[in-house]
Amino acid sequence: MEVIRINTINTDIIKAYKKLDSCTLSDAFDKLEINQGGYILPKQRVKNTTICGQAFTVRYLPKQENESNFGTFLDDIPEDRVAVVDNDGRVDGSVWGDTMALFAQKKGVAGAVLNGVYRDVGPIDKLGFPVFAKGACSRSGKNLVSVDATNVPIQIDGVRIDPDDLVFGDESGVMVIPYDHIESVLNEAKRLKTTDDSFINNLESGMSYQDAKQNKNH
Ligand SMILES: O=C([O-])CC(=O)C(=O)O
Ligand SMILES: [Mg+2]
Repeated sequence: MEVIRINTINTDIIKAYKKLDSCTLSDAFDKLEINQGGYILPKQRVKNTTICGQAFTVRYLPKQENESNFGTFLDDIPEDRVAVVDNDGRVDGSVWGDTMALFAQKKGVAGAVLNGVYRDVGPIDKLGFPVFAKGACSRSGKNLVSVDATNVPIQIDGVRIDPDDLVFGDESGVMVIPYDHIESVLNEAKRLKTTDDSFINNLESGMSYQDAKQNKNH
């Protein structure tokens, strides 16, 4: 049986993550050789929006007769959490739309990451609510799927996501940082960002790529 941990991440740590980017976080994973968590495939759908917050996980399954709990998990998500919704990668029906985005935004939810697709693309662009998804689809999933569980470990693109993991998304991709690695990834990513910044400064000052690379001491 799964033991569900809900550990809260300190807000200073989340603030420090917000100064980073998904590529640097991915480099930290490479450097630390972390096998848990990592990169998942949903992509930024609303320009100039990023996500950084703890996961609130949702698992959909094909709908059973008489079940009708589509989207009702929204009443339970605490503010600042990221709705991480596993619909098994289905692209034939949406699991997020404008009314969900409106409600989540009013509640202070940090964004949605979908192993599936969403709809109401124009209205959600207007809201500016961060949605990361595998694509868009006009047909609603409301008659196709129902919620099987919330706040349980889920799997997206081979990556396990526990409810207290940190989810970070920007225009390059989405990273899942396991709770147990939150501090080590942050420290390594900060270090890598400093060396990358000086690499860039050296390139801007005219150094050859090879010399700048050697200087960066990765
Ligand atoms: O049916 C859906 O996928 C969700 C939807 O349209 C909405 O939230 O407005
Ligand atoms: Mg709608």
